[in-house]
Amino acid sequence: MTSSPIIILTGGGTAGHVSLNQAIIPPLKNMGYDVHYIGSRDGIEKKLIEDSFPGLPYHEIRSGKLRRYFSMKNFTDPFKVGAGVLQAYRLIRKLRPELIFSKGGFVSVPVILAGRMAGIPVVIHESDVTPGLANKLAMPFADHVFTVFPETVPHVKKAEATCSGPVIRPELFEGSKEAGLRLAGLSGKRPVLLVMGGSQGSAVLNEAVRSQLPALLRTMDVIHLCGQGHLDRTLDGTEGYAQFEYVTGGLKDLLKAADGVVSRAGSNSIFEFLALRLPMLLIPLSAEKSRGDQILNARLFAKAGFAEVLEEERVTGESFLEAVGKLNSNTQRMILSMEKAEAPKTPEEMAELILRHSSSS
Ligand SMILES: CC(=O)N[C@H]1[C@@H](OP(=O)(O)OP(=O)(O)OC[C@H]2O[C@@H](n3ccc(=O)[nH]c3=O)[C@H](O)[C@@H]2O)O[C@H](CO)[C@@H](O)[C@@H]1O
Repeated sequence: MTSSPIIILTGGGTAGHVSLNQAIIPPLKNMGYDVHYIGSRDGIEKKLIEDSFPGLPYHEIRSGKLRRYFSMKNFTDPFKVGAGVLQAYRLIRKLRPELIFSKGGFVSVPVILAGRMAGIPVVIHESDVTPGLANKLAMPFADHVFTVFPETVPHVKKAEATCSGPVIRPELFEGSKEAGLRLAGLSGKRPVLLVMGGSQGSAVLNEAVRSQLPALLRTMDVIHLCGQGHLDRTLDGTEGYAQFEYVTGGLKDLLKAADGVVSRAGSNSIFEFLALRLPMLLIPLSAEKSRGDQILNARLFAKAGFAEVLEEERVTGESFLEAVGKLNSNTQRMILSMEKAEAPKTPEEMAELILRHSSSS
């Protein structure tokens, strides 16, 4: 009996480092591949993969965070990375996959190093304009890097790179406005603003929305995705306002019910809004709290006419309301610009692109 060829997927830490993996699992399986996932024990990737693909082999490895700043953990985490490399190496030698595909995040670093040591082709996908630290460290060990933005290709050193563009989870195109309004308990008689702070929520967005809620609710309804542990129970029962920590299955319906979004500028979210033609006000994570990747993502979207941008440092109650007003008045112009954008690749097309690098091709 011949067994199916194996592909290993890895990536985690935030939802954005898992979403493309989720999208390509069904086409890979349809093409006859056995898909295995290597992730961490407590990362968001474990829940996302196990919930959406019950029974898919999920292998836990140890992983340490690699930081650009001082922390006592900087002394212990390299050992965890080392242990993760050994675990991943043993697994890879046992499974003999045709390819390892990484969506980034710290858990992917030991997998890529081990893959390289075992002589397995490695392909990486980078979502942001400038590569994240984990991908940056891993890129020299990759056979190929796919990017979402064409501007990223020159940032890729010591590996071949091409721009594939984004891939959107297909179910996001199947939303129902009625189901979204029902889920949020809204009437649908007023425009709906969706506020989304990335996969972990955003304190800045939460504060801005909640402090300006009475003003916002004068003209619109608000759906607020505030992140795990950030519900404000004192707002329960507020007419026209619905809050959720993190939504999985119902997200497509909430997106369909929305007329505009206020969001962080994580790459996956903004390309989802673009594909769904949702006008957006982006409040990117500041350069103080990150490497500034979201600022570059947001600037490119503003330049293309898809988004209004409000820098985090400039957020006050007044500037926030003013920016939401601008979003409302520029909705039609943004939709026109978005209609000219190139259609994203389907998961099937992306899976085929990735497989060109497998050991059997
Ligand atoms: C704080 C941080 O490090 N952010 C980074 C992280 O973003 P992060 O993963 O937070 O954000 P992204 O926008 O890339 O992805 C969020 C994903 O979560 C989904 N979602 C969100 C809320 C919800 O309730 N339900 C749900 O399913 C969205 O549809 C989207 O697919 O990775 C991105 C991609 O590398 C980077 O651009 C971001 O800078």
